[in-house]
Amino acid sequence: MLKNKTIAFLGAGNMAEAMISGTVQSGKIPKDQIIVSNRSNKEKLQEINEKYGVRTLLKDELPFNEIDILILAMKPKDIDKALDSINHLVKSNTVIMSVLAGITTSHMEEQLPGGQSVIRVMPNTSSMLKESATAISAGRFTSEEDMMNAKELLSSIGEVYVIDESKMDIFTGIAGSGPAYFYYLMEHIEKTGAEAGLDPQMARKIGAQTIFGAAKMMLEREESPTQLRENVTSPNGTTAAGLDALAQFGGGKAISEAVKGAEKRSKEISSELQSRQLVTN
Ligand SMILES: NC(=O)C1=CN([C@@H]2O[C@H](COP(=O)(O)OP(=O)(O)OC[C@H]3O[C@@H](n4cnc5c(N)ncnc54)[C@H](O)[C@@H]3O)[C@@H](O)[C@H]2O)C=CC1
Ligand SMILES: O=C(O)[C@@H]1CCC=N1
Repeated sequence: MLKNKTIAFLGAGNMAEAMISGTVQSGKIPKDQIIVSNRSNKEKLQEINEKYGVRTLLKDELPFNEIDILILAMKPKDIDKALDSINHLVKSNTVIMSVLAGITTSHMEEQLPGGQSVIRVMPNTSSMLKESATAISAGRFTSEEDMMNAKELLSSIGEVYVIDESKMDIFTGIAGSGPAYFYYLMEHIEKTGAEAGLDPQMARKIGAQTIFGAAKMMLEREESPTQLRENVTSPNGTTAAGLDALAQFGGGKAISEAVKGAEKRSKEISSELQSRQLVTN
């Protein structure tokens, strides 16, 4: 279904690049049907063109008549300016997919010509290696076919979950921001290992393999995380000592609060945008 579609990215930053990398590796869409654009940074576009072989253009050069799916990938604070600059140019049957945290489909629909199909998407940067956990929510004017195409496109960068938009903020707190929590954990594991005399590169690999193995167990085994944790924990053993320290320093609470903090910020972004107070960078 996607074979003849032209996909364009508006915004060529970290998230767009991760999605482009995964999509190109999947081979689902010919490279010359992927267009990447930004406002003025030609060097960045050239770098993307050389790395991935996709078409690159400045935003003002985009061939809007050819675009079937337009992926918005700028920062949330830039959404209104971006929509204002394209709302008279997009074809009525172009599907708008937005990866912006906290920006609702209704906010975008209000600024686009009546009836435009808008899909809210929350990927993460593991798209780069086709390992994203991505959620999609349909807007008011999105058809079944639009959702099928979105699912097919995004399955090229990982797993896709169709969720109600009311769950997008918590999904963002878990999966959109989530890689950062694990990188933070890894920074500490690597540092602690190195301080104890391990080669930092080796500490990095050991930490990564341990997280990877635990993630694979969670995906492939039936046991609950509690059971899996208990299987590691011998009475009065090393794990019990480690878990005691985690509890003593508020590890579990810190993790819950991280997810809730990101969820809350996603909600705030929506309301700040409505009241024109959004000033993130
Ligand atoms: N970085 C991440 O892990 C994730 C990011 N997101 C969302 O992706 C979006 C982009 O984030 P990053 O890539 O990290 O930011 P970034 O700052 O790396 O990239 C933003 C890009 O948008 C461009 N841009 C700004 N206004 C524009 C306009 N009017 N037209 C065309 N291009 C424009 C900028 O030049 C830049 O290339 C954000 O809205 C964020 O919420 C979503 C999931 C994960
Ligand atoms: O930090 C952010 O706002 C973006 C959205 C999810 C991950 N990065």
